[in-house]
Amino acid sequence: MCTSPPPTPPSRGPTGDEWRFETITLPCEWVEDYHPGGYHPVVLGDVLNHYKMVRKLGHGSYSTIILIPLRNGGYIALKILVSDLSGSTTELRLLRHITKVAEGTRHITQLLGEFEHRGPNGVHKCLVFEPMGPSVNSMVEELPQFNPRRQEMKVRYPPQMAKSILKQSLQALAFLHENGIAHGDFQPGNILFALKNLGPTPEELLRQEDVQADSISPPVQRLDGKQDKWAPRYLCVAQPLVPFTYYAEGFKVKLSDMGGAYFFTDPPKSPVTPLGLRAPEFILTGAVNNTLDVWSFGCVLFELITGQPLFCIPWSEMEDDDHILSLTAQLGALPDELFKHWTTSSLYFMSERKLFNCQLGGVAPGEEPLMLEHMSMEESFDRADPDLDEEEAHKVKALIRWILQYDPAKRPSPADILADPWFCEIDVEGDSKVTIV
Ligand SMILES: Nc1ncnc2c1ncn2[C@@H]1O[C@H](COP(=O)(O)OP(=O)(O)OP(=O)(O)O)[C@@H](O)[C@H]1O
Repeated sequence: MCTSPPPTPPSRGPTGDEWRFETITLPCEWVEDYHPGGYHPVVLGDVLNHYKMVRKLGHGSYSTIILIPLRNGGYIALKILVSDLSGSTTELRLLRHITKVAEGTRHITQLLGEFEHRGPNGVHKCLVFEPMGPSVNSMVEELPQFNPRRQEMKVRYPPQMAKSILKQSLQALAFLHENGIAHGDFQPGNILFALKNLGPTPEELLRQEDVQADSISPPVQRLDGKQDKWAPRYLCVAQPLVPFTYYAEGFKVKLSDMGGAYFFTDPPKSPVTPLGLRAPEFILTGAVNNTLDVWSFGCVLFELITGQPLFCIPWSEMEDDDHILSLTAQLGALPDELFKHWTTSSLYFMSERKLFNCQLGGVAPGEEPLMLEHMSMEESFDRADPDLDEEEAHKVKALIRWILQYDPAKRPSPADILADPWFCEIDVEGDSKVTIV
């Protein structure tokens, strides 16, 4: 084996023949993303800027989130950004802005501090946050009624819980919008449950190695057998603080991840909204307006009440066509003004806008067009059989219709939606402090 040190990897994701490591199959960040410009290699027990890292709470495309005990008791969550982003992040600018407004910390995960750390992959912005529990996406699986899981179970939040999550996250959106900010990535994965008081909990009960040793990967190994300077010795599977999460009556959720957020006055060219939650005008024209979060909220409303996404669009080269076909099937024909921007519509529609084919990419030579049974949003809603009586189900479907309007100018604002009787009738702690304009 050659003993010379390995060359510095490129400061971007590798191409197939540049892969350095044996594959790690655990659900962690991709090991190849440890390169200059990428993630900071974290080893549990190591100290970073006086902070001892004891447990991985989560990871995203741009960061890893680590639990840190404080010397004087209490804990913080440290978000270590990839170093590529560290110079340019608007997340920090927006968080600083929000932190100045007292109301902000009730709705958005609270930024407690920030610093920079230089590691083998460059300089990383490190954001100090209050530690939170699992996301709304994952907490549902942890509810006692679904453990142990039986096959016939519909894994979704009980309606009162879903309603409270929706109201609190809508209050967060209303707060952001009143302050001229769009979240840009509104989705259940970015709504986090608050914890019970973690302060007095001894560190041994929280350390990842002690709590779940098998959540740590086998050693990270280079294909060429050399020592790697840019990756950690092992990867950790995220261990959200499920046992410390408060989910009984009066629970709190906060909106997190301002990584895709922007000031309305300075919209990005390409928002990061997940595929199924993107508004049609954004898909077809790239237009960014103040109501994109509201569209996402309408889709999430459907999802939390029924337990199923409204638009489930798998990744494909034709994903936008897939989305628009699904959208028009569930919500009705696009207005002409929008339809004319759909450059591939002739693969599916005849000239008088009559649907003749649902096969993505068009009808292959020698094949017959494909026609599928279509269900409206209301039919999909009823088929999911949500745990609501008929009257309430009717109200929710009307609410979704009101929100998911093709004309952005007609969509209600978060404050308008909050004022709807369906949201008014549920009490979440501290309602009186919310200003609805
Ligand atoms: N304050 C926190 N306390 C506990 N866990 C957190 C906290 N902030 C984030 N997490 C966890 O880490 C995950 C990733 O965080 P976040 O979404 O902020 O990262 P990102 O790199 O910006 O991700 P994305 O790929 O979504 O843009 C979250 O889904 C959540 O589970």
